[in-house]
Amino acid sequence: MSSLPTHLPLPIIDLANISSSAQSNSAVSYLSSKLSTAVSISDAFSATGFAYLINAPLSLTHSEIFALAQDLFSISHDSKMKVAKKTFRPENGNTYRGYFPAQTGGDNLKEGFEIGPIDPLPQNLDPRARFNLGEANVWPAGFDGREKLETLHTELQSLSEKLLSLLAIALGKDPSFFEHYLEDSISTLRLLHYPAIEPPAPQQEFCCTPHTDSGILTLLHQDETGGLEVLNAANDQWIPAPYVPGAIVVNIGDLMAKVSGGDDNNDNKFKATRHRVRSSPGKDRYSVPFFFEPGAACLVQSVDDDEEEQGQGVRYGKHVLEKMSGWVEFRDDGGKGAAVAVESVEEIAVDA
Ligand SMILES: O=C(O)CCC(=O)C(=O)O
Ligand SMILES: [Fe+2]
Repeated sequence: MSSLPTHLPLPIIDLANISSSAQSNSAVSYLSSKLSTAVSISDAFSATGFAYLINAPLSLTHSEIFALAQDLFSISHDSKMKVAKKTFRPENGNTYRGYFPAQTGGDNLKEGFEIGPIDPLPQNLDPRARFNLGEANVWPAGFDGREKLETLHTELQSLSEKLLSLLAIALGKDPSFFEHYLEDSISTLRLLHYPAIEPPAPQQEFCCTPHTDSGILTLLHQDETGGLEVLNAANDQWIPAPYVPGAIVVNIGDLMAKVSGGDDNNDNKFKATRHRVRSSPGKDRYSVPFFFEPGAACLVQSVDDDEEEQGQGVRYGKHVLEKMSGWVEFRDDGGKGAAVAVESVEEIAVDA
């Protein structure tokens, strides 16, 4: 990491000491690095809910990742629409993975493309359900970055596994506490393109509306355009979170905040923080968030729940389908399809 800016608004977490090569150091020094990294993560998620990760073990550089995003979105509109989600092209079979076109109106002007795990998951949803969370990826003709994106998905999934084990330690649990989240995990790698708005079109102040992420853990690559802003809940001020060369932005979602437990005032230990993206006039912007997601049938419970108690917590698939009704990439049917699918997750969860 050559040129880290000296003043950064978010904490920096250095993963060098817990990388695979660091494991060859003495067991004691490796464990103590792991503990101190868990403490840093705990501090970051208890305060701002956001941090920068440096020295993450990824084989693709930032510029390779953004070159892939540029290649993908520069494909013709017709080719991209051939792999659009069914919501946007009813004759298509893909319901959950694939392309979504930019929607006009509102401050969410972005097109996106999403992939899940390389191997499709067992068909674990009711075939009557409108959305299949386990479906296979689709690829647009003319895009030759498939292998690299699959590698990126795999490596970000491994990184998430490491971070989950640190989060477990930070929450006073065994490092393997979140291992069941990995079974049939449906994590999503999303490529985003915020097209430049050229004058005389009216410039929108934001190209991504304020929101919290809904799930567990997000690992975000943003390009040099920057524009990401994070709400400091302590003083209600928006903090710019600029591009940092080589760093990944990490944050947790609503579900992880609930999982982290809390005090009697329902104040969760870890914070799911609101964030937004400010538009950069005349500039295209690319970002690549990775959302770590457990399996659809995974029962997600608060660390405060008594392990013996049944019926607490939520099935991840139910949670995500309920949230989908508010997401721009499924919005043209007002989220009705998601509501139908929720019932079927309840059914498969019982069988799981
Ligand atoms: O584009 C970005 O930098 C942020 C995207 C984001 O927050 C999201 O997709 O949840
Ligand atoms: Fe987000």
